[in-house]
Amino acid sequence: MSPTGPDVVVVGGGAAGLTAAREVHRRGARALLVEAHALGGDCTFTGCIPSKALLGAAADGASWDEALRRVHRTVAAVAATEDAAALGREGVEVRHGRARLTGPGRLEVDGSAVEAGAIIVATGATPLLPSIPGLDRVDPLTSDTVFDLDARPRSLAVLGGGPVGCELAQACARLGVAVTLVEAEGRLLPAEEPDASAVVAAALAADGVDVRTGSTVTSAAPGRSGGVALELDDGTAVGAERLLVAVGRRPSGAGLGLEELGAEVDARGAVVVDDTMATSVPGIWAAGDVTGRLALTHAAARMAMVAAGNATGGARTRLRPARFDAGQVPWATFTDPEVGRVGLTEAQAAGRGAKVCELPFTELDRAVTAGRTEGFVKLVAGPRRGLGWAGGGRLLGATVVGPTGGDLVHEAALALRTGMFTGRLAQTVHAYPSWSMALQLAAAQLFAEVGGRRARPARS
Ligand SMILES: Cc1cc2nc3c(=O)[nH]c(=O)nc-3n(C[C@H](O)[C@H](O)[C@H](O)COP(=O)(O)OP(=O)(O)OC[C@H]3O[C@@H](n4cnc5c(N)ncnc54)[C@H](O)[C@@H]3O)c2cc1C
Ligand SMILES: NC(=O)c1ccc[n+]([C@@H]2O[C@H](COP(=O)([O-])OP(=O)(O)OC[C@H]3O[C@@H](n4cnc5c(N)ncnc54)[C@H](O)[C@@H]3O)[C@@H](O)[C@H]2O)c1
Repeated sequence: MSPTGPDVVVVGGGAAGLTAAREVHRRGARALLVEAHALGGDCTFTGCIPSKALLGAAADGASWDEALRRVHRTVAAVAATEDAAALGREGVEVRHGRARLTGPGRLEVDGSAVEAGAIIVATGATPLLPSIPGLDRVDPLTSDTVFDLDARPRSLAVLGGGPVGCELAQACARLGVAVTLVEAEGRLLPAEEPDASAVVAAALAADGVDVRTGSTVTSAAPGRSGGVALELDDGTAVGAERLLVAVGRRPSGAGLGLEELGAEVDARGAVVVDDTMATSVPGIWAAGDVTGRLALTHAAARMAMVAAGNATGGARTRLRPARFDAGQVPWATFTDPEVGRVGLTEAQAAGRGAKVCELPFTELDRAVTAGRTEGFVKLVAGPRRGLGWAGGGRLLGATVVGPTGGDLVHEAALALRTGMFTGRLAQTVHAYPSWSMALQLAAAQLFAEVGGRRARPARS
């Protein structure tokens, strides 16, 4: 550790950096957090917070202006809990400026030298802009700029049907914007179960979104009467007042001085780390979106806890350093209905002798009473080493699609995290008529026929 300077300098004050700095302090070491802009990063200013505030306002039937006011009010409220004054009260020193690594344990912040025992890089990611001819002539929006729109666009073309594209397409459609969503893959949310994609596509269509899957934009140009004119590779055209690009994010690991010090930065700009969040250079760690691993706030925070623990000595003093396990991290896409996911999909588990239990919400009394029967639960289970299918084997993955799918998935996340027998989900009495009873009714299919359903082999 450094005799005079901070023990750990954390570069970047988003979800990962804030968590890392707080954890370093909690462990009794001195933390300096360096941030080039405002503390809070993507989640607070351009990601989770504004997008969920916009979705909430749209679901409540707000006007565009009311919705944007709610977005800005919510962002300000969250940002106030994590600004430099708040961090100072917690014991974390904050320096405003852009950091660059100059040597092991050495950095420059806006030109002034800083020394530290260890460095945690948490510089996040930025929206990816694909190389489409003419894109630079149509002033495309990204998640960095869409929440700054003053007036409601009449129409919006959204490129990319991942979580950002789907959430913002639905919110904007509900706020009265005519939305066309273009996704290159054959279905929306291509990382999710195909059935989940189908439910979300139907929900977006019901909200008036023109969903075009299996196609992409080949050229963009200013429209003859204003706006944007897009040509698609299927020969069709899309005209809209504005274009929102949501095709993924690029990790911000290049240009920080890491490569010069011998740390590996891959072609995407991701800082390469092992599961202890160590880079290839001793004393330099990384966490969050900059690692190119799960680009989620709670994953960033978990990576930061691991990095901070190991950077403050955990890696040396403990027999086993802390490790980040992406396989146990759940996530949710907050469309209506929501998609909650943890672990493997059916296709990923096929070939491992896995079994699948499904419960469509047409067979769940709570969904029937709520008139929301479009969702489902799918559990993927596998045999346990030595014990086979005793106790229903162990849970490998789960998908929950429904109004509260992003919350329901956590019962499955707990089962997966603790290596629980899947049968415990079936044995646990669930309140009637709750949404979470769907997990119990699905797990019970591993033991008996439930409403004509039984666990079946996983298919690829
Ligand atoms: C529209 C949208 C919605 C999202 N919704 C969700 C959601 O619902 N749930 C969820 O879990 N995730 C969501 N995410 C993802 C989530 O926002 C990110 O995974 C998370 O914010 C990443 O945190 P981070 O700390 O790694 O990076 P960031 O938040 O990007 O923080 C990096 C920080 O580093 C600073 N920085 C960069 N370079 C330097 C430098 N050289 N010196 C000093 N500072 C520097 C930047 O200014 C920035 O503040 C969403 C993302 C988007 C775009
Ligand atoms: N609710 C959440 O947790 C949440 C919400 C939003 C974002 N995020 C995080 O932010 C990250 C970025 O989200 P995202 O949706 O921008 O990226 P993504 O990579 O998840 O999805 C991008 C989509 O765009 C499509 N695409 C790529 N190039 C295209 C092209 N040229 N034309 C048409 N489609 C194209 C891809 O097939 C993919 O479906 C995600 O990885 C996610 O982890 C999370």
